[in-house]
Amino acid sequence: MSDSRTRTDRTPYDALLLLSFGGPEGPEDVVPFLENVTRGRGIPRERLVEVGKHYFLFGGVSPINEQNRDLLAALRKDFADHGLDLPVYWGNRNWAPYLVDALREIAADGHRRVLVLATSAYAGYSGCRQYRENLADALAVLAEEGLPELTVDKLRHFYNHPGFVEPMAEAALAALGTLPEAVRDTAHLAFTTHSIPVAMADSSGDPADPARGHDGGAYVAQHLEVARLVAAAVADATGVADRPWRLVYQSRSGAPHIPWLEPDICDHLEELHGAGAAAAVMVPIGFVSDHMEVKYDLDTEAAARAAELGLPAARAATVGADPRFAAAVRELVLERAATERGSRPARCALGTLGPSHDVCAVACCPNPRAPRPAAAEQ
Ligand SMILES: CC1=C(CCC(=O)O)c2cc3nc(cc4[nH]c(cc5[nH]c(cc1n2)c(C)c5CCC(=O)O)c(CCC(=O)O)c4C)C(CCC(=O)O)=C3C
Ligand SMILES: [Fe+2]
Repeated sequence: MSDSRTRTDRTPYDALLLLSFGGPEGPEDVVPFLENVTRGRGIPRERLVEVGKHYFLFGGVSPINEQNRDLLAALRKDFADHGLDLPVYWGNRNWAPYLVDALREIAADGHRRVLVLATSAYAGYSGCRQYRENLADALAVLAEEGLPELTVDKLRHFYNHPGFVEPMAEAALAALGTLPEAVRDTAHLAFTTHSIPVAMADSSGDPADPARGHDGGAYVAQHLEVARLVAAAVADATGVADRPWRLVYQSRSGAPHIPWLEPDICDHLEELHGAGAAAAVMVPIGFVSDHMEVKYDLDTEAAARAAELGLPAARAATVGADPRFAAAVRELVLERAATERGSRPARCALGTLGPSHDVCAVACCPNPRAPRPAAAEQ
């Protein structure tokens, strides 16, 4: 088989589904969206009222859907430019366009074997199994409706893929460049991600995964790996070898007596200021694109805290629809297709943890409440 053919052979897959979280697109969407997200989650009412305010501050519009439309366009363009003939669909877990409608459309278009790109780069219940549970639920709806059966596989976690890490490193450098020149070489890097319950972090990943063995499970290990990779790239580009950095958290919810990952970004900024730090760059490595967590928790709340403290601070852009990320998705699609055909393609990954598994084990990223059916597992 010729080289160019292998580089466009997506057999056995018929379609790619971009699967995301979803977000409201106007004030009237906010409350029903939050109800969708938090059904059965035991999130305190005060927290929901508070989070609703974040959305209303931005006219009830989350940036996430626009970002996904851009990513969809970037994927279609990249596939077309590289001769990869694979239709791309989009569906969300919590808001329109809904996952179940996307699967109905895929089935109606005659596709049967679907690869899924979830817009979540890391292991963990929220970023992995929850997407697969929602896939199982949606597939069950199709089955009830007597629609043709779809087989669904999920792409491996891409946190350590160069197409994800390199745009992040470049964004961190660009953010550093917006700081006053006098503090650029001494600015700290604050890598931020979504806080999750400590118990959920500890059980994240496959029990057989080397990353799971780390303190904090695969979720923390994978974020530390990305933080290290980005910090090293920034050191290379700036010639500042000993720039301090730390992995910190944001967007905590849940009851106060349940331990979640800490420190919070705002507490961290205070600590940096107290310790005499000159400046900080917040790098939202936990978010694939701009979400409300980025717009509110970082650009609004954390930025205000930094201003109060008089600490110069900047926020790095998210990867979003960067063409390198779109190209990485194409590589991941072709890699997985080749694997399914029985070959052993190169599996690109930076750092030391290695490429993530293709198929989740049954014990991977367990549901913290009760086991439920999940798609795309062994
Ligand atoms: C790890 C993680 C990611 C990253 C992986 C991924 O991307 O999936 C993520 C993404 C997102 N989370 C989002 C929104 C929300 N998450 C909530 C609640 C929670 N998130 C959690 C974790 C995560 N969340 C957890 C452990 C909870 C507690 C309840 C539960 O166990 O589920 C709540 C309830 C209110 C609150 O408490 O904040 C909301 C509104 C949006 C959309 C934003 C927008 O509209 O732009 C996105 C992309
Ligand atoms: Fe969340």
